[in-house]
Amino acid sequence: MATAEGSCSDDSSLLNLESIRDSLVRQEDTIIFSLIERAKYPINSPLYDNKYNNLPTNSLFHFFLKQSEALQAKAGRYTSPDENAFFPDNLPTPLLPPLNCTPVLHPPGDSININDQVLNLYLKTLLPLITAKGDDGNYAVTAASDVNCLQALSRRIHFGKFVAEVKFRDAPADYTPAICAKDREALMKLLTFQSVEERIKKRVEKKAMIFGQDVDLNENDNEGKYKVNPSIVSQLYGDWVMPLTKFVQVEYLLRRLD
Ligand SMILES: C=C(O[C@@H]1C=C(C(=O)O)C=C[C@H]1O)C(=O)O
Repeated sequence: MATAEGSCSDDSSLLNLESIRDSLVRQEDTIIFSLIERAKYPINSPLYDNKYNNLPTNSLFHFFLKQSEALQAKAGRYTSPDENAFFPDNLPTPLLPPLNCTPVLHPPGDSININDQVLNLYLKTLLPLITAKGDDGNYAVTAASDVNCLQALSRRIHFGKFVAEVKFRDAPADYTPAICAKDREALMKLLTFQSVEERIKKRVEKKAMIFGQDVDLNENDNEGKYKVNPSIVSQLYGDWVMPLTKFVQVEYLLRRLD
């Protein structure tokens, strides 16, 4: 199976809700640090404009993301079941043979990819919330930090496939009738744990406070100054990251008996 760190393990005891949740907690750190890095630069809108007509894609950012994925595909990134490309069509083949992972995911659900939604959310909603207005011309480093944010968010959201697989294996009798009836609402109810979600929102807010403050040797000097607004991080999780993860879970479960 794919473990939290993206490597392979044949130890199926690692596939349980506790270890999956541990991985989601660890991924919070990656997401928050990547947002903090992106927030160093202003929004840099020309990076996302389609005004450079000498580019093969519709913006410098699309070009950067597509080329980054092509390079990483060659190095084998997308052979891992917990990685999903933003431009999955026509990716180059990996240079190395794939790792010998025991497949964990049910194949029809494995191919779910909602990165178009992730990209849209990131560019249209999240970026304006975490960046200052302005243009410092640092497009390459800005694009590189965008790619880090997007990959971390995408990985977290598509981890819903593993969450759903574990939940199904733990209670197939509970999930099977709703899957057969294609009852999305019932599936959503079965897989939702409101108290877990509330804790996550509080924890990411706290992490954003701790990770996002300047460390100064004079105590309390920087209280209240954060590199990314902690309540935006909590909102990001509550309004988008967790709903999209649950959307992936429902989509996966609907295919689980195919
Ligand atoms: C991921 C899980 O499923 C649901 C989605 C959550 C999330 O995206 O973090 C949290 C709790 C559940 O409502 C889980 O149960 O841990």
